[in-house]
Amino acid sequence: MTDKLTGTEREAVLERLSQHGWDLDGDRDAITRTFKFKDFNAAFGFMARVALWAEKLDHHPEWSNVYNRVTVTLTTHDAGGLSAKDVTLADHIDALA
Ligand SMILES: C[C@H](O)[C@H](O)[C@H]1CNC2=NC(N)=NC(=O)C2=N1
Repeated sequence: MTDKLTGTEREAVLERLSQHGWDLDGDRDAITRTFKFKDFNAAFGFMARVALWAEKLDHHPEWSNVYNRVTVTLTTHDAGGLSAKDVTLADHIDALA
């Protein structure tokens, strides 16, 4: 079982990740970021690389793709909100983009 971030951890994480374009997803305890690529091929290549990391981490994004755009939302379903796993995956995703 994965624990949700505490209030202070959450504040610090949101502050740091917001500098890379991550935002809270409305009223949900989730973060979201939209990535834009040159074309569909580049977007899908990114998704394939993220998918391999997600499997490795056993932590999976909610996402959607329209042509060259990929919107990624991260939250921990088992915890009912943000956990350290979302932060780890967000950092990997930023490095892959
Ligand atoms: C059984 C498996 O480990 C769990 O269902 C994992 C898989 N991937 C997951 N991904 C996300 N985003 N949240 C989870 O709670 C989660 N749980």
